[in-house]
Amino acid sequence: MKVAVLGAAGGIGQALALLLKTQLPSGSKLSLYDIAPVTPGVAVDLSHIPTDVEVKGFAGEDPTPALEGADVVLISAGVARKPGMDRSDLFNINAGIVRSLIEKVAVTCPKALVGVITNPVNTTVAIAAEVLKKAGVYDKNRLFGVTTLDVIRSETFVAEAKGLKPEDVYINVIGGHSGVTILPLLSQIEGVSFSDEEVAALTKRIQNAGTEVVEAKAGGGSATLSMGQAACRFGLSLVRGLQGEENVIECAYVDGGSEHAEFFAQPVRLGKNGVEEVLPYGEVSAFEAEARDSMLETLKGDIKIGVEFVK
Ligand SMILES: NC(=O)C1=CN([C@@H]2O[C@H](COP(=O)(O)OP(=O)(O)OC[C@H]3O[C@@H](n4cnc5c(N)ncnc54)[C@H](O)[C@@H]3O)[C@@H](O)[C@H]2O)C=CC1
Ligand SMILES: O=C([O-])CC(=O)C(=O)O
Repeated sequence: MKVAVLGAAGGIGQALALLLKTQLPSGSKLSLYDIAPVTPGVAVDLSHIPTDVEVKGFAGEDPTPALEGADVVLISAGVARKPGMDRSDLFNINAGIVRSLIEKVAVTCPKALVGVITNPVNTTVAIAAEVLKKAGVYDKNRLFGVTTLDVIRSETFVAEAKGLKPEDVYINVIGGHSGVTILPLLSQIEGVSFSDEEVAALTKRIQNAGTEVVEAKAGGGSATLSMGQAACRFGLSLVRGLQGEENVIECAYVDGGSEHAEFFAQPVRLGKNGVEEVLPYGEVSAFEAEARDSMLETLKGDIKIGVEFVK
């Protein structure tokens, strides 16, 4: 199993690479790429950790050597927010970065499962899909926007609010990955109940959690360590699916035939071909139905920007 991380010298990339070095199955290969010249050094550093995961690092303009033979590609290359910015403000720089990296994926490892972390995810995933379509290699089951950070934040905040163990909280987060498009389905969590005020406050906190970190880091970037953990969880789930494990389920932003939008985050069952089955997200409360319906214009607008960027 070969996993490539693009943007591997960055805040997310390095955290993710460390977690993958220690958690990928024995015999895996970890391939790190970033334009930053330090990247081969990051790989040497990680290579001193005693696990049976071979790490190689590549810098420079061409990601091809890192992508050769990759089964999974996780992309966190790009710029991060500073206070006062919205995720959509990252579009100008990150759209072109994602387009050029995906062009290389299309040629070098078109069958790889690709997880896009780079913001604005609602748009960069649409860009990736259009690039893959243009290259004639698009498979909707192999492309994912990584929204796992919204899931782990929801698990954490709900556990804190209700005195539960985080590992006992399972929650679907649907929609997209910015502001109102992030919708945690709090009504579905078993064994707990929330007042209307609690639902409103928790939903808002989860939707604004990225901004909470951006403001706390005060110009020093956005979430990197929690995102490294989230991307590791998602990447390992992709690997487990590829290895034939059954019942690997994660929420992700996919082209899953949703009635709501071309791309929509919802639970999917992962397997040897990526998405094996798009799962229904289940019953929602009146509050959630209203929040879902009112996010759709924003979400569809974000997707359209990505499609038009490539066309
Ligand atoms: N999906 C999600 O839930 C989240 C997404 N993000 C996004 O992830 C991205 C990365 O964030 P950080 O790691 O904090 O940023 P960072 O600035 O620490 O790292 C980004 C890395 O990308 C590299 N890079 C830039 N252009 C590249 C290219 N063409 N090819 C390869 N590497 C390139 C840079 O050299 C840098 O090392 C941002 O767009 C951020 O908004 C951040 C948190 C959560
Ligand atoms: O908020 C940001 O810019 C980074 C991000 O996507 C998150 O932390 O959820």
